[in-house]
Amino acid sequence: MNLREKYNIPANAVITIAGTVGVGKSTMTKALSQSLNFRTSYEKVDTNPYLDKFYDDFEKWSFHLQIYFLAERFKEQKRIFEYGGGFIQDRSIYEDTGIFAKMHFDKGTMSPIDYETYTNLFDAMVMTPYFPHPDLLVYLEGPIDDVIGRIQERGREMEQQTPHTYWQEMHGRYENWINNFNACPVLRIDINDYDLMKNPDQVEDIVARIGYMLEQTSHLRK
Ligand SMILES: Nc1ncnc2c1ncn2[C@@H]1O[C@H](COP(=O)(O)OP(=O)(O)O)[C@@H](O)[C@H]1O
Ligand SMILES: Nc1ncnc2c1ncn2[C@H]1C[C@H](O)[C@@H](COP(=O)(O)O)O1
Repeated sequence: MNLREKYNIPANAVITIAGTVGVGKSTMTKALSQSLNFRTSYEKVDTNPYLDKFYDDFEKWSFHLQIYFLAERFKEQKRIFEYGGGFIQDRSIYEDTGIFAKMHFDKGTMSPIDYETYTNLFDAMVMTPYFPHPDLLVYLEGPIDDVIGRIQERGREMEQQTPHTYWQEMHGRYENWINNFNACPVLRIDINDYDLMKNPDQVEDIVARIGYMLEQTSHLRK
């Protein structure tokens, strides 16, 4: 019996992994997709035409980047729907607006007009009854120093050159955001409770928690 069956996880479940930059979403996405035999939906980083430019000049490129991410995530959403679920998604669409766009607007690196255009588009596309929400959002959290350590270790140059205050601000916003998040059920995971790099077998414990959470919230999907 595979882990998905053992823990009663529906074959068509859609699980999204959320958390700040560098916290370990992609690593978790890969581990869970392998254990559950689910497809993956990763965000585009290496082939993103705006990301380097954005880190170089937030003010000039924040709107372009948000539109790009929104379009990409929406295409992914469509792909997930067309396959009928069975996906692990690396980052939720909700973080784009709830964390990134809002933070750049609040900090003055996205203009009020651009922010309004973006949020109008986001709401029209996402905040409708036609948009399928994930069955579960797995939220990864951990101390800011660990997160910054991982960003440095991963070695994306534009992130390494970004001041630590940017990651600290984002970290604080994430805490606030998750405490108020209610678009779908949430499973919170502390990154210091698991080390999937050293102990890949620990993924079973996470799958068990996911199975339990999905069972507890199954009435929401009926
Ligand atoms: N459990 C872990 N222990 C130590 N390092 C980790 C762990 N999970 C991920 N990492 C490392 O942290 C960095 C960021 O992880 P990643 O999965 O790319 O994060 P994200 O997708 O959230 O930005 C990578 O260098 C990755 O190898
Ligand atoms: N919506 C976004 N706005 C700005 N930057 C974003 C957005 N979504 C992702 N990013 C950035 C942050 C990182 O530099 C890369 C990839 O994120 P990661 O958390 O490492 O998967 O894209």
